[in-house]
Amino acid sequence: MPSTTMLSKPELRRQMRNQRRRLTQPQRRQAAAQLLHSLRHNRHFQYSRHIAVYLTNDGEIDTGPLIRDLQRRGKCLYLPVLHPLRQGHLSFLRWDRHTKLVKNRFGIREPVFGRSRSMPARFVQLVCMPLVAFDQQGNRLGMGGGFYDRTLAFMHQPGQQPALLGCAYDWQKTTALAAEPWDIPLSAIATDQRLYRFR
Ligand SMILES: Nc1nc2c(c(=O)[nH]1)N(C=O)[C@@H](CNc1ccc(C(=O)N[C@@H](CCC(=O)O)C(=O)O)cc1)CN2
Ligand SMILES: Nc1ncnc2c1ncn2[C@@H]1O[C@H](COP(=O)(O)OP(=O)(O)OP(=O)(O)O)[C@@H](O)[C@H]1O
Repeated sequence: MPSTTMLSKPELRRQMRNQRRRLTQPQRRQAAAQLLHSLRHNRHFQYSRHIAVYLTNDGEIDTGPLIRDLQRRGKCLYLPVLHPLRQGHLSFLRWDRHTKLVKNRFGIREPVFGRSRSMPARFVQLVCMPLVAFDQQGNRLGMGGGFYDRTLAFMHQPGQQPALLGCAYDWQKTTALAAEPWDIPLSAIATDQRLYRFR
């Protein structure tokens, strides 16, 4: 990994995304198994019943083993859907083996939007979040759409809140990311190497 100190966010994003896409299949498989291992004993992972996950895109760490483990444990799973009316927001839709998935405008598979299967984010207990880079304080750099930040903006106020868990390759850790006022800090980040906890 080239030094990422002092890069602008767009440049850091570009480098990390390129690096992610260059990994081989065996590297991806091993990291995905290790990601699950890092999480197994986490209490949020074990005890949360309503969990939002995401389907891997653009070289992101593979969430397949993690999802299969949650399915075996009988958890209620949700997937992010680009909100059809609230631009830049996500909606979390119930996902089970009967759910039909379609590709969104980024080519990511998502359930068809339907209000009856949508779960308000504050009632999800654990949100597993994709990220492009992170730092030791739990700041997250995403794809740049601001989707998760907008959707989770209610967390700036007190009230019922989900735990936020970033998932990443350990090498996506970078020196301090300047936190933006709209950024929502993560509770923890699981990587192929370890679990980082914040606060
Ligand atoms: N797996 C996964 N699902 C996710 C996200 C994610 O980061 N990963 N999102 C997290 O927010 C949301 C989708 N956000 C995304 C934002 C930008 C791009 C993207 O590829 N942008 C292109 C430009 C594409 C275009 O404008 O047509 C690019 O930057 O190259 C993808 C997803 C919801 N679902
Ligand atoms: N709560 C919010 N309300 C309004 N605009 C927001 C909010 N959060 C983020 N944005 C806007 O979204 C844009 C992208 O934000 P940022 O670069 O932090 O995205 P990101 O976290 O990398 O993306 P993503 O969450 O989609 O993976 C910013 O220009 C910001 O103004």
